Amino acid sequence: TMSAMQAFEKLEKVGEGTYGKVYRAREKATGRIVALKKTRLHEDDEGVPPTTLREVSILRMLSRDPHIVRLMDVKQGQNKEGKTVLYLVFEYMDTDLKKFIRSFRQTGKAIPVPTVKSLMYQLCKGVAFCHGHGILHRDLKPHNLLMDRKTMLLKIADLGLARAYTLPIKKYTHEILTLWYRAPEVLLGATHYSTAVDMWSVGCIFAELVTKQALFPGDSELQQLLHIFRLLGTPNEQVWPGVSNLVNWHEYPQWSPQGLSSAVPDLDAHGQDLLLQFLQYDPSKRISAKKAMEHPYFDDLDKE
Ligand SMILES: NS(=O)(=O)c1cc(-c2nc3ccccc3s2)cs1
Repeated sequence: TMSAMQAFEKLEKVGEGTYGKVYRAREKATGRIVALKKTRLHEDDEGVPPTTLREVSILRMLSRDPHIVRLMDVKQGQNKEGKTVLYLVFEYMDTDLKKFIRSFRQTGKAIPVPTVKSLMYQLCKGVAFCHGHGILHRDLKPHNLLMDRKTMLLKIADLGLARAYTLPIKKYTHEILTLWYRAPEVLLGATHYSTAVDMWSVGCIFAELVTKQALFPGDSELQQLLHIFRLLGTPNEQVWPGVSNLVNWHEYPQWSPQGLSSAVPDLDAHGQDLLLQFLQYDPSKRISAKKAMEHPYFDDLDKE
């Protein structure tokens, strides 16, 4: 097949390559602007492993949802060293939520309440769709929530790649994997985590949309846990049965819950309640994406 790169004109790397190799590109045949994600395959000798094909087809199916970035095409090609590469051709979105929040932080303006509400509803809808198909994202954060600035449409990107690729793909070499949105059960070493890990991240993103600051900006796994414990109180067997059996559990300083209004002051009562449900320690008590969409916080959402 014609090498994928001849069909596309690479314009520039997007997001300073923190998404892996993603380029804004123009498809020569149609003039269409796309996001081209280049992924090297490890098992070069026998071509594309069937597991990857199966899981890329999951990705293709999931991206039919309006809140998942659309996968338009998958092309196999060769890179300069003759290695087999997979090109995933996605629809192009002009920004991401990390840049969107930064732009408001720089102007000192709050993100309007209806905008926060609309973005959160779209996020819950996209996450509910993935979870409904048994796919976890595992790494939800503002950086991989893409947006169309004009339409205020939000779409989830870099979806469950751990599922789409047999091996956890080597993240972009120098990328510092942010821990800020990581659920406590993952930080404490739980192995069989659930859809609840994504709902924790959704809660952290919700708080960040309201305050324009990261809720738990830890710079190590221990610091990440201590940030969480200082606000929500040190977890114990009463609030989270089983927590003290988790492999990374140690004796921690005993903090009591500070109440969310101390960290997220400008959020109304419904919002505070929903946020608290996203940030339940016990994964089995954490609200699901589907239930979140039915929360009274969204009653006055302009569902246009
Ligand atoms: N960060 S940014 O420059 O605003 C920007 C990022 C993107 C991306 N589009 C996609 C599509 C699919 C997977 C990852 C990405 S990252 C398009 S614009």
